[in-house]
Amino acid sequence: MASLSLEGVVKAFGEHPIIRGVDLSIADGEFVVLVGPSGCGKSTLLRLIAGLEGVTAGRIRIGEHDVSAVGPAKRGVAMVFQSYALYPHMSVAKNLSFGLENLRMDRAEIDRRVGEAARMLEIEPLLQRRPRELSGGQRQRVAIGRAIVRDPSVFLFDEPLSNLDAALRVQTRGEITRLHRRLRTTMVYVTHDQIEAMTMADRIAVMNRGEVEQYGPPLELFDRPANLFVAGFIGSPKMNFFSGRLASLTGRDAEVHLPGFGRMVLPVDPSGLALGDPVTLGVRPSHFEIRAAAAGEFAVPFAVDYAESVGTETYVYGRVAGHAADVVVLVPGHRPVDEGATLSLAVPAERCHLFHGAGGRRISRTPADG
Ligand SMILES: Nc1ncnc2c1ncn2[C@@H]1O[C@H](COP(=O)(O)OP(=O)(O)OP(=O)(O)O)[C@@H](O)[C@H]1O
Repeated sequence: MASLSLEGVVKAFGEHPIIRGVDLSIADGEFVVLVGPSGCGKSTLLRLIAGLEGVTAGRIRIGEHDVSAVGPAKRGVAMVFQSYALYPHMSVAKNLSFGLENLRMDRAEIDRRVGEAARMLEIEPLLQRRPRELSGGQRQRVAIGRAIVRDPSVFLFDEPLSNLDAALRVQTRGEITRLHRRLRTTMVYVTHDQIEAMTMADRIAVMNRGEVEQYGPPLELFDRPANLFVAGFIGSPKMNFFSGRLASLTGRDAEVHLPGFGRMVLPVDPSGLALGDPVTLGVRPSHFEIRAAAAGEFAVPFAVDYAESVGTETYVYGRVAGHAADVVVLVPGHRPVDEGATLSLAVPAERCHLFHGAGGRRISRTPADG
């Protein structure tokens, strides 16, 4: 068990910086999820932590030790890959024990570790099989088992569930969470999957173009995204955005003009704001309601294109005049709507996120901002 810290980590391949100055501090026993669009550098960051790539600049510490120049075998980390990376010609038992035998570990200790990992992952009946005789889910357990037997101080997971079907993904997700509760080992987990990130993480790091845009607990990212990028990335379906202008500023209250919306005054952090600045309003699909506005709410006319019901909830797609992008509203239950009708959308002030239109930083203030 150990904490993990990245300080000013840079990685360039040739002339191209892929990781551009990442600082991350991960507490001992914490489960941190890295998310971000394809190509933003998640796997590269994981490989730097594992020691499979060397840093171009900066420092990586595990516990008290600077491991930036330490080889992968000596870092005390174990990595689980999407592709499982099992040895096809070896039995499951041998796949589990092979790494330890290479370390010349005592046989009794190897058997003890393999037995314990097999019990924990419920793969004891599979120990004599070859990988090709296993299902995808079973292979992934063996890959996780191979990491466990090494008793690492940090576990690294690179999209471990992406080759599994939906039901097995949910099951294995729960198993990894239970494993973390049981072992309390520091874990860093890369995924594309919003639900994995939101449900498994103690903290999520949202990456974009080799940098960390925001690092915090899942609900903090959801409720108070630091900028437009995080607001658009976290949450599914995506947050709706509307462009407008800052019309007036009275103390810490901003009046914004957005086509279609009536008079809108929102609490903001006024530092660095100027009248006429472009602003972007963000509203999550589930925070709009299809009805007239009540006191303390804002309303906007919404021209419905079509609706899709998935039984438990209905996605209603349409447009707000004066805004180019489609708007999506998520309502609970099965709710028939008239396609082609114009309805009223209501949103309470505290569900409105305001961002600067240039640069995208969050400017709205919530009670939690003080
Ligand atoms: N060995 C390498 N040499 C040159 N470029 C590389 C190398 N490894 C990765 N890259 C580049 O670094 C960038 C980040 O890749 P990386 O695999 O870390 O992204 P990612 O966020 O994990 O993406 P994905 O979600 O698609 O797996 C990509 O543009 C990739 O082409």
